[in-house]
Amino acid sequence: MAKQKIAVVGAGLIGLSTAVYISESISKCSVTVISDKFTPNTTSDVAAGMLIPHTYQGIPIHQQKQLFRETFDYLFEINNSSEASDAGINLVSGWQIFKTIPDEVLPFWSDVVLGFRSMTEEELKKFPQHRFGQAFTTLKCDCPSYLLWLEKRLKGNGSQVYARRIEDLWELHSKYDVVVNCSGIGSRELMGDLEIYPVRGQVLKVDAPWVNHFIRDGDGLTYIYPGIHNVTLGGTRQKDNWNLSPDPRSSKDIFDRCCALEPSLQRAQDIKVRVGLRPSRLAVRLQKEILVHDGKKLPVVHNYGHGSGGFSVHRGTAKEAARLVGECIAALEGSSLKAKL
Ligand SMILES: Cc1cc2nc3c(=O)[nH]c(=O)nc-3n(C[C@H](O)[C@H](O)[C@H](O)COP(=O)(O)OP(=O)(O)OC[C@H]3O[C@@H](n4cnc5c(N)ncnc54)[C@H](O)[C@@H]3O)c2cc1C
Ligand SMILES: O=C(O)CCC(=O)C(=O)O
Repeated sequence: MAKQKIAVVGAGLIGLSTAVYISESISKCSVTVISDKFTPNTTSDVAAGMLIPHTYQGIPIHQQKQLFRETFDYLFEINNSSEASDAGINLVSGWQIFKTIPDEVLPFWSDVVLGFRSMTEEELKKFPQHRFGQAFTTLKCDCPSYLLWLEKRLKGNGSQVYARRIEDLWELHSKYDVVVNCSGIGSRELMGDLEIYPVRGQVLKVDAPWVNHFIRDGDGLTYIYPGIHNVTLGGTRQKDNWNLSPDPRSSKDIFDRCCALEPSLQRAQDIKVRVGLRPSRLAVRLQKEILVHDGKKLPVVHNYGHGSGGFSVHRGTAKEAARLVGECIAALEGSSLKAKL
């Protein structure tokens, strides 16, 4: 039987990781990634790349935990291999601190990250404004390195990558058998999906190599995330704000908030401002849809709407999207067999 042709729309974290999963797990297909933007110009490049899950209100917790665990285990294996440096993956330890004791002292992901425990009184002395804290070790991606690594893996296994903007998924009908939609916030226009909205995030990427412990305020607004090449200082969470231009007042506010937690950051150098729009939704859209035009059909698998947590769950959602693609292929093969009989 001829190979089924799969088009993946989007070359951010979700598109590339889904394309990699499909190309490595489904032998009877060829994979092409089509996107209008590539690294270093995607939202995924702006992210801190920390594996700290955000809760999706529309997904049962046990499923979220499974998506996180699959992603953590996958990246942990890369971290423990000679690929770690090329892929831009490292382990990072640190603290999540709270001004008041949170409802959830033991978050659902506490037994997936490593060495999760409450902070000691001694550790908390560093943060006189905070009363409670959690210490743990997690993984962090250097986002542009990880995206390049995924792209290299794809090209290495014979997949194609093209630059093109798609106005309507139906454009792909004549050349491809199944389309996988990983267009992030672009799905608002591409699919007319009004359930997805931007949450604007501004961060600073600074040079401060002496900072090697992460600090996250439990309110999710202020964070210091040391990575391989720089330290990410955050942030902002501005719902329905589409503005991609840096705001100097936010930059100053972020810097001041981070210095209040880690005063040595006053000496940080080479401060770069980055802005991204988190593709937010109550739940990631992981779903099959059959588009129909003039009696012709095009199976589509959606994988978008990862909001603040794309890095934390991407491998798990790639696996589920690949499973749905497998179902589409089985249905196509079933119907072509029937037509021959
Ligand atoms: C400041 C900030 C910090 C973050 N930190 C973290 C973190 O520490 N941990 C974490 O887990 N998550 C984090 N995130 C969230 C994470 O970045 C996102 O969940 C993730 O990047 C979403 O990936 P994506 O591939 O869906 O989107 P994108 O990276 O936006 O990729 C979408 C792709 O689709 C393409 N596209 C869109 N429309 C079309 C079209 N019509 N035709 C062709 N191509 C199209 C785009 O060009 C792009 O290539 C952060 C986000 C921000 C903004
Ligand atoms: O929330 C965090 O701590 C990680 C950064 C992030 O996910 C974000 O800013 O969206």
